[in-house]
Amino acid sequence: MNNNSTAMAERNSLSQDEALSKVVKEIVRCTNFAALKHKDQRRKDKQQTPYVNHVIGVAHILVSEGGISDVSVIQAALLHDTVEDTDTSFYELQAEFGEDVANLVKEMTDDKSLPKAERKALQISHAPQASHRAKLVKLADKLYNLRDLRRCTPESWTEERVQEYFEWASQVVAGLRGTNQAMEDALDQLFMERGVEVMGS
Ligand SMILES: Nc1nc2c(ncn2[C@@H]2O[C@H](COP(=O)(O)OP(=O)(O)O)[C@@H](OP(=O)(O)OP(=O)(O)O)[C@H]2O)c(=O)[nH]1
Ligand SMILES: [Mn+2]
Repeated sequence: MNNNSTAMAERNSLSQDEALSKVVKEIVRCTNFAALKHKDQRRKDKQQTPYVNHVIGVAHILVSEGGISDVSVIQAALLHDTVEDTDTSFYELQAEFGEDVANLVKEMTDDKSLPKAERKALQISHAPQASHRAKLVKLADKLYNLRDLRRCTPESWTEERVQEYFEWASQVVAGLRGTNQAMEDALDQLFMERGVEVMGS
């Protein structure tokens, strides 16, 4: 390598380091934002697990099982329940994390003012229209929640309600297929274990 190309390689590797450290900072800032927003919220299990474990777990499924490294998708996973379940607005997400991330979270957000049955039906009918990147987060969200149901039954849920959730999730997942083989295979395994019909494959 001559002097010129050495200098260029040094410049490139420096800027790669800088780019990487920017990503690390963004992910940590985003995790901290989610932790603060969900700080008073607990899961419905007996141990009252902090709710933020769920959103970090969804992001972890995306990177470790889904093989996803799209930073906005990971941020959307970390933030996916902030608007639905806390006082966070889309404007706030847009200002903090940009339009791309805010739009992905929008695709993940149920309208809590609608009756529950309607909300659940809309998840099934809207799933096929979601963007590819929102489908990734939706698959990871369902995978986390179904594994959590296998781990333990939320307080106040009957076995019948758990079974109904699996059956409804199978219908939502039918509309998300063709997105990520590893996550879809893991979901199908859970449906089969439960004796729930694997739909749309
Ligand atoms: N399995 C499980 N789920 C829990 C627990 N604690 C809270 N949840 C949340 O409950 C939601 C599923 O419960 P439902 O009764 O069907 O829905 P609802 O809370 O929106 O009315 C999920 O919301 P979501 O993430 O917005 O997903 P979605 O299922 O509504 O798409 C899930 O994250 C728990 O201990 N176990
Ligand atoms: Mn969720």
